[in-house]
Amino acid sequence: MSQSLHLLTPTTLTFPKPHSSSSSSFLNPFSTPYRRFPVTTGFPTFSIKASAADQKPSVLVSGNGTSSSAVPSQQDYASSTSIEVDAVTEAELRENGFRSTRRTKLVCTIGPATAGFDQLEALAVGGMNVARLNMCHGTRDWHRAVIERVRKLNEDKGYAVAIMMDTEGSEIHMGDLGTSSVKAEDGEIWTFSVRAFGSTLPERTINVNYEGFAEDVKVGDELLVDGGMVRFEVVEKLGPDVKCRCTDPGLLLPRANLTFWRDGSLVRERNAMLPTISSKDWLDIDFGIAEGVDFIAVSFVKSAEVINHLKSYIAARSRDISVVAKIESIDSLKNLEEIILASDGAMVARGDLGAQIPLEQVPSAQQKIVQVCRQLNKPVIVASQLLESMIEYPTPTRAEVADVSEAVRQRADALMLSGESAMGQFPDKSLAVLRSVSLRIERWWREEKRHEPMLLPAIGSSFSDSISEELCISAAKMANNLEVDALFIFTKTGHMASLLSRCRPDCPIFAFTNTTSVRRRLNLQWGLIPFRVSFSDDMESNLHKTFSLLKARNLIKSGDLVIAVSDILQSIQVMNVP
Ligand SMILES: Nc1ncnc2c1ncn2[C@@H]1O[C@H](COP(=O)(O)OP(=O)(O)OP(=O)(O)O)[C@@H](O)[C@H]1O
Ligand SMILES: CC(=O)C(=O)O
Ligand SMILES: [K+]
Ligand SMILES: [Mg+2]
Repeated sequence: MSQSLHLLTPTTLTFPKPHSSSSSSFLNPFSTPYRRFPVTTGFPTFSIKASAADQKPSVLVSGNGTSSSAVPSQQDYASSTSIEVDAVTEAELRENGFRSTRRTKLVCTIGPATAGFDQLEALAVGGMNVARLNMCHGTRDWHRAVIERVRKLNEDKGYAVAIMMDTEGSEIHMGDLGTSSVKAEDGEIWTFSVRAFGSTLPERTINVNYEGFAEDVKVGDELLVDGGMVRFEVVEKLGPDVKCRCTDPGLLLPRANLTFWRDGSLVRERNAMLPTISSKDWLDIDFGIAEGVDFIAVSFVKSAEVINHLKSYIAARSRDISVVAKIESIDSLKNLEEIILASDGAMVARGDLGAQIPLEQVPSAQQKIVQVCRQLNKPVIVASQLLESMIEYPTPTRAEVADVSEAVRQRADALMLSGESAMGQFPDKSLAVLRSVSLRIERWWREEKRHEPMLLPAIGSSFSDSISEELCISAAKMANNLEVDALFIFTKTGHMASLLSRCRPDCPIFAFTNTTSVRRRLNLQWGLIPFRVSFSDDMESNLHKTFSLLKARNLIKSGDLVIAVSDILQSIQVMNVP
């Protein structure tokens, strides 16, 4: 079977004539600013199609990380006369035009400060793309209620907020405190115990979830709460109780993570044998599957095996849920590439990561994870302490703004709020800071062309995959050189949309897909503006239809220059909106 890239209809390799004043020179479009092209009524003006007629586009599912066995329900498909885009993006497009739309996506952890309907709506209005539920906290009923509110907001008000469930994982952590927080002062003696206490804990006592804790620690070990937010030294062991002296005072939060260190390195004894997905996590995962969450983030991933296992578990239940690997342990760094390859995305979980490796190594680990994800075409979220001071104060520190800027400059797909939105005093202001810093830094590197091109390795395993990659790389390059207004991608599985996003083009990417679940999942990816619309295999009619639907809503106008890419035909077309 031979396959080749060729021009669909070589005779139509024509370009709209330049304005009459310059009609004597029929210019090479690749060196001509697009503004010199007049509005044309007929399109396509130029098209490339890969001749892979014997390969169905569905081949593209492989490597896309989405479950190919999921069968969307009938009502999941868009009706033939409507186009769905989320209300916030629509307003943004109308007010500011294409170019100024935000490319970096925003994830907010939902907690007591933001679980109410109005608070969730304020976050949706503020640009939240994904709501994260941390199963370390709250009951399943509590999380279900949040999911229902988000769904209702999406349905009633036209938002497209996706839901990410984050597993608790089975690392060592403290139990509930009976209050929202408690202060440990310098020199105080606290008891860390594996005993089961009733509903009230004795004073200065902390429950530890890991049974082997009292056996594994030694007198002289250093005990770090939340990666060093509070520190203790082990002074005495009394059966199930471990007495510790506070050496670095601070606030203890319920279910905070615990690590212990000996002679300057992390102790990983039997807890290293704890399963990544605990039995409680499996129940939470069943809950997430039943509720139809869009993403499941797996805490403390150590190898690709657990990701593969979870993905088959989800696929066997015919669900379309993306699995995000949280990189927050030494093992996950060791096995980084295989873990990311197996996953549908990754999170740089700097909170726990900073408790497992020296803090000064976290920035380089972040850069590496972001880079590997980009190369392997998986969305990446940078998380934890981006705006930590905003839990208490209405403005960020300069250092926090610099940290957020760096993540945007690295062109991570998404930024995440943790305590800032879950239990802080200024969730909306925190989100507004992420939004404005993202917009400013994105504009800065577009204007200054500060970004260095990244070599994107071939990742596809089939010839059809390679065609898709090459088409996207070419389309993104053409889009930058021609300074087009937008890239349009028609995609059933979302795969081609993510390949375009991987190229991080200067213009926004309008991603048209025909299922709600794909549309919601595209919310996590850099630069994608997901729309749901029904389409056929006839690209001309798809384009006509989307142009007229978008024009009717004032989202595009005649004359806008667009490059359209499709995974249905594996084609590229360049045209002015008629
Ligand atoms: N559902 C919830 N109910 C109550 N409090 C919550 C909830 N979710 C988060 N919080 C509070 O917000 C803080 C930050 O939340 P977050 O989920 O980011 O914790 P984390 O410790 O950074 O994450 P992880 O446990 O996954 O490492 C938590 O320590 C907790 O106090
Ligand atoms: C988000 C998370 O799990 C962490 O930073 O540890
Ligand atoms: K978690
Ligand atoms: Mg963590």
